[in-house]
Amino acid sequence: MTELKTVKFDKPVIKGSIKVPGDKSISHRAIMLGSIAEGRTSIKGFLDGEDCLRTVDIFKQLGVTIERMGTNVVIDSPGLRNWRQPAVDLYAGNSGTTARLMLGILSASEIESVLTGDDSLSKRPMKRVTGPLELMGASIKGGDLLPLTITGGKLQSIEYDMPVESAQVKSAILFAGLNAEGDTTVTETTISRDHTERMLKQFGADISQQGTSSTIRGGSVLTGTDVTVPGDISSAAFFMVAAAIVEGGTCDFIDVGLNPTRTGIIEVLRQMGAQVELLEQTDEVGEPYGRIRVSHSSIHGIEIGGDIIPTLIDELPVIALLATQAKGKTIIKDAAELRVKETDRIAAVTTELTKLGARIEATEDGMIIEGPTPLTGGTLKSYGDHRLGMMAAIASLVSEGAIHIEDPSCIAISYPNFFEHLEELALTTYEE
Ligand SMILES: O=C(O)C1=C[C@@H](OP(=O)(O)O)[C@@H](O)[C@H](O)C1
Ligand SMILES: C=C(OP(=O)(O)O)C(=O)O
Repeated sequence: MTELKTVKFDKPVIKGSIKVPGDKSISHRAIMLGSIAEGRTSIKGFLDGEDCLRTVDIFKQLGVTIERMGTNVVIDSPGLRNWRQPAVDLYAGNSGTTARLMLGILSASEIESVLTGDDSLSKRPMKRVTGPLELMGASIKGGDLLPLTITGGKLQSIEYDMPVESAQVKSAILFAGLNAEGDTTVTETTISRDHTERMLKQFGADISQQGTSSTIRGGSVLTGTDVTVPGDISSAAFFMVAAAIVEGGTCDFIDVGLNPTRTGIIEVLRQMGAQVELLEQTDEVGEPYGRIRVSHSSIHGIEIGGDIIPTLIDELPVIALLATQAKGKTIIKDAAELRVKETDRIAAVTTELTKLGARIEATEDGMIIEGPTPLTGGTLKSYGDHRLGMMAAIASLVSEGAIHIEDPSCIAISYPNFFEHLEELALTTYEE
């Protein structure tokens, strides 16, 4: 039977402050680089969500020692050249980041392995990564979809112009380039999240950036270091939207990541008329982070497209919900990538919000939303997609009736304590 969670609030007020869990993208990369490097890496603020745990399990299979005490992680690695042959297939679960970045790492290792994933991940395109890796000389068998068999070996550098906007593709090539012969350059049309570049520098790699190009010199041996992971702005986005749409809402986000390649949600909230204040900022750990406050105010529709899309790609489901409460039309475009995420997020968001009475239409590369519309209650599917599950829960803050979320456990993929934070912030009776 499908698990169902009922969420209903009686006149909710969003008030308070939260520290969201660690950034998913940065947590994956910290485990990966700590395992590629020789020696000890200590991570603070690690996200113990399902996706990042899949990355941890894979490196344990490769003989890396990883001790986890909640959000503190200590890695002791013999370095990429001394990994051991895994006894089982390497399972990436639901995590696109794990699968795609591992393809780049394993291609340049001395390991032969089979990479697998769950049903959702086994439908997501891998050619975007295996294509450029094959140009570098990688041996990957199995076609466009998982499972794939990777025989690690010597790679040559390339200069690669990216045909898709994807930090996962860029990162896979940079990881392969780290262990290839010569200088590898990846060029994007719009800059996508740059956590890989920042962290490679922290671990001592020879990497430089010019415009939208990143160049890495092959052959550096990395040494372990300390990494602090800031809060995940993609997780905070759900409560940022909650604070913006609930009458009287105001919420502080403590130690949340503010890397400019990820802050599109702040720009969108401001453009729509919500109040977003930056209260503190620092970037002493290689990644900017700080404290921000989001408060309710009347909001209006806008057009969201072009260069801003990669900086808020995972926030678009909850931005669509935000737009249902904004006056006028919101157009989301240039976001066809949403169709190849954990589920087709354009189809799923449109179907689910329509069930609540939203006026929302799917386009090939986005959505058009007319607001404001009152939302009714209803039963919403998560499609096993954490972002859809959390969007449904946030909708309950403004819906007239209860929201029943089908298969809510997927939320633990990126935000294990999401419902505790929701309950804490809504300051009201919370029904299980
Ligand atoms: O590199 C990363 O950590 C990620 C990149 C994005 O995917 P794409 O590279 O497919 O755009 C994003 O949607 C994903 O949640 C995490
Ligand atoms: C798309 C996402 O992740 P991934 O690609 O790593 O599965 C996400 O977290 O929204």
